[in-house]
Amino acid sequence: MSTRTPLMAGNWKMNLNHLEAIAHVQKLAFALADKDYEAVEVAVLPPFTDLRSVQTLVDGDKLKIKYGAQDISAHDSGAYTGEISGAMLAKLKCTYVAVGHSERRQYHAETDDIVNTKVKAAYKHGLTPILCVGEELEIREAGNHVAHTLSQVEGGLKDITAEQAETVVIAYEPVWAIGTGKVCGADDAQEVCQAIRGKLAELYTQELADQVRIQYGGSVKSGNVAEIMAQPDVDGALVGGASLDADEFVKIVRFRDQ
Ligand SMILES: O=C[C@H](O)COP(=O)(O)O
Repeated sequence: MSTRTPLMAGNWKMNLNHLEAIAHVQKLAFALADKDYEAVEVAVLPPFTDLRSVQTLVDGDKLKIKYGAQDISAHDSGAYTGEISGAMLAKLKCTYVAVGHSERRQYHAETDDIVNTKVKAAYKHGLTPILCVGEELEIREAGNHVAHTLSQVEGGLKDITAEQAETVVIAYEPVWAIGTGKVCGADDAQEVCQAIRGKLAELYTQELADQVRIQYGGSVKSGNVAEIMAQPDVDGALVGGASLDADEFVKIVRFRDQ
C-alpha cells in the first residue's frame, strides 16, 4: 500500500490580486481542519504578486497550507527583465514551484531544455518542483500520448540526481482537458501516471519511483475527484479553475467524502 501523502494544489493561474488572495487563503484556513492536513497536503500556487501577502498570512497565523509559485527563472539574478528567481521565491518561504506548465510551454515557448534548467534552478534554491507534463489532443488521437509525456518527464529531469528526484512532484495534465471541462477518464489518467512511475523506475530506482507523487490535472472538480484519486498511481491533483472557489477546493481536498 502506498504511503504517499496526496498533494492537492490549487494553481490560481493569473487570477486573484493580493487582497483577494488574503481573503481566499483565510477562507481556506477557516474551513480546513487538522484532520484534513493529516490526510492530505494542501498547497496554493498564487501569482507572484500575491506571494508576500500569502506568506505573511501563513507565517503570522501558523497556517498549515503550503504555497509556491507558478514559474521560476532559470537564472539566479541579473538583467532578466520580468523574471523572478528561485532565490526570491525561497526568501518568501515558498515550498513548491510549478515548472513547465502547458500554458508556459504553449504561450512562452518553453522547451524541455528550458523546463530542465528551471527544475535545476528550483533544486538549487531548495524549492520542490512540480514538473508539469502532458499531451495535446492531436498527440492523444494519434496514440502517442504515453511516449510524448514520458519524453517530457525524461527531458525535465535530465541530470537531476536521485537525491533530488525523490522529492519531485510530477503533474500529468493532458492539455485538451485543461479548462475545457473535458476530464480525462480515470483509466486514461491511470495509464499515463503508471507509465510515468515506470519511467521514474527506469531513470532511477523502483523504490524512488514508488515514493514520488504523481498528480493529475485537467478539469478536476469535487464531482470527479474521488474517481480520479481512486487510481493507484494518482497521488493528488493540480487544480486550476475549481481552486478559485474556496468551498469547491475544500471539497476537492476532502475527496474521500465525495
Ligand atoms: O494547473 C492546473 C491545470 O492547468 C488544470 O486547470 P483546470 O483545472 O482549470 O482544468
